[in-house]
Amino acid sequence: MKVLVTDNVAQEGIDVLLREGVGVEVRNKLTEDELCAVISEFDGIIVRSATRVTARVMESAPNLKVVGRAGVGVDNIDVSTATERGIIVVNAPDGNTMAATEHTMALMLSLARNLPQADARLKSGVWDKKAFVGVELRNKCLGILGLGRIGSGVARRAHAMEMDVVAYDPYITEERARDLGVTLLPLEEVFRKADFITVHMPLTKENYHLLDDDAFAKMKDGVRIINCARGGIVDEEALYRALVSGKVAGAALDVFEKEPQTESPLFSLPNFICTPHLGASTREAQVSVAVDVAEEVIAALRGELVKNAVNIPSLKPDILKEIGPYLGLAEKLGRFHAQLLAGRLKRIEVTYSGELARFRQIDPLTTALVKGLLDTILQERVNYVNAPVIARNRGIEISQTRVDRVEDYVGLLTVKAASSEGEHELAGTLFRGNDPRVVFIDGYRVDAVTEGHMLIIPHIDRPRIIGAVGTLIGQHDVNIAAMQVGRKVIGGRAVMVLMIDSPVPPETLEAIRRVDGILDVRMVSL
Ligand SMILES: NC(=O)c1ccc[n+]([C@@H]2O[C@H](COP(=O)([O-])OP(=O)(O)OC[C@H]3O[C@@H](n4cnc5c(N)ncnc54)[C@H](O)[C@@H]3O)[C@@H](O)[C@H]2O)c1
Ligand SMILES: O=C(O)CC[C@@H](O)C(=O)O
Repeated sequence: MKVLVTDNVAQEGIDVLLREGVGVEVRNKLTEDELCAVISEFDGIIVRSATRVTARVMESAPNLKVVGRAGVGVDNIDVSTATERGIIVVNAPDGNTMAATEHTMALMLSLARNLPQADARLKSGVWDKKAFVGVELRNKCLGILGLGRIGSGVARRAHAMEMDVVAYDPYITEERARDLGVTLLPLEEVFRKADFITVHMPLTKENYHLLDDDAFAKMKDGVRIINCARGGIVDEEALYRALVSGKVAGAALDVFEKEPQTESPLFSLPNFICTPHLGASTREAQVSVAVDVAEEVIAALRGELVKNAVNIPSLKPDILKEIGPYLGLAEKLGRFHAQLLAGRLKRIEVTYSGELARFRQIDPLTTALVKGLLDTILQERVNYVNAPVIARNRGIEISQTRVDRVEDYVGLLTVKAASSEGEHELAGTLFRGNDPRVVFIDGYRVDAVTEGHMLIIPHIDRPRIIGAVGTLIGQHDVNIAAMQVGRKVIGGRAVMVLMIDSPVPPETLEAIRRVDGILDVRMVSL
């Protein structure tokens, strides 16, 4: 596995990759053309905000499986193309929250007290106190647009400065806002009330130029604006006009619509201050995002479920804790089915029983199962991102049912898969210590570990069958590690499960199939 790392990602993240045996190449400041020329060698890429991972880059990357963003915003990555191509996009959403929160406070205090301007004037040899009379934060109203991780952190700190905090965020609950001591208001009311307005939402099509001429007109005279989220949310031309007219008393931008930005009319204004996208630039944040994203990239490359995938349903830690132990079992049941079934797959019915029925989220388990199944039978790359899409495109129907009651097991995952040639049903559970087992094959009770090779042999329950199978396998020097027979009635249909230490050659499988009373034989490798 080889990962390309760009944009000065901290060494600690690179060390994580190297420790796990991943090949790493560091190439900073690549143009799109340069990136397209080299990307085909890599299985993964890790970027910050400077490198754009476009559709063109992905089209040049037949081996690319994961794009890692050492930070929050993924607006420099074409996420929809990544999804179509089965490329997982992961980010590191928590590592730089504190850095961006503190940077916002620094900008707000700098705006209130004219720190950068006073610093520059004094260094130019002028002791000027009159020009830099500021305002206090205490008793002022702070309007937060976007009350997520950073917005919440800013709210807590603003309370410590004795500010009154209101917010606009249509996607969070009143309870959450109340817990933070913040009053949720419609956008226009925030505009009307706030003395300081700080932006903390992602850039989307809907909020592009949210702060434009109209918005500034609705704000208090003398309002101060901070944007440490994304360029493009504030219309920079409208901001210029509002700063010149004095409607906006001051503004601080860490982010710009075009970056890097080195020439802007705003730079000539005395009431405008700025930083070059420094929100995440603390030592602590850079180590944290680099390590987090490296771990996520490794998980994605190994085909394991990642916590912070942007283009698959991301799992909150408490959900992951709940369903995590069953994810491996689900994927193994999918693989098992793929090797039992013959013909064109038509339908997958999944039943979640016992404790599984009470899990808050079961979709990721179904996705794991479908991934395991399709990955075994298809040439194309199947992962957690594209498994549901591939299944849908192939017309495979998938259904999920929850059943509260189950006998004998704490939780039972039952999967029926139907193809043009017939159907099979497998059920699995976790024994004590999260030990995954297959416990039913086509309704016959068995107890099979989900590792290694096994032969599944439906047969008629009568003498000399087990012996004949044992002899044929022994003749080919394959050792039988364990054997079980599941049957419902004496003399009826039964199923033999043989755990074997190595695969059985096709001719032996054929010989077993010819034994009188044997109905079929399938080799399953998990
Ligand atoms: N300047 C930097 O270096 C830097 C560092 C980290 C994060 N960021 C950026 O800061 C922003 C916030 O990051 P976060 O970690 O707090 O994200 P988050 O996802 O935790 O919070 C974003 C909040 O915005 C809200 N929101 C979304 N669309 C909205 C809309 N149209 N109107 C109002 N609210 C809306 C969401 O409900 C959510 O609560 C992101 O754009 C991120 O990229 C910048
Ligand atoms: O990597 C950076 O320096 C900025 C990251 C920041 O904008 C983010 O969205 O996480």
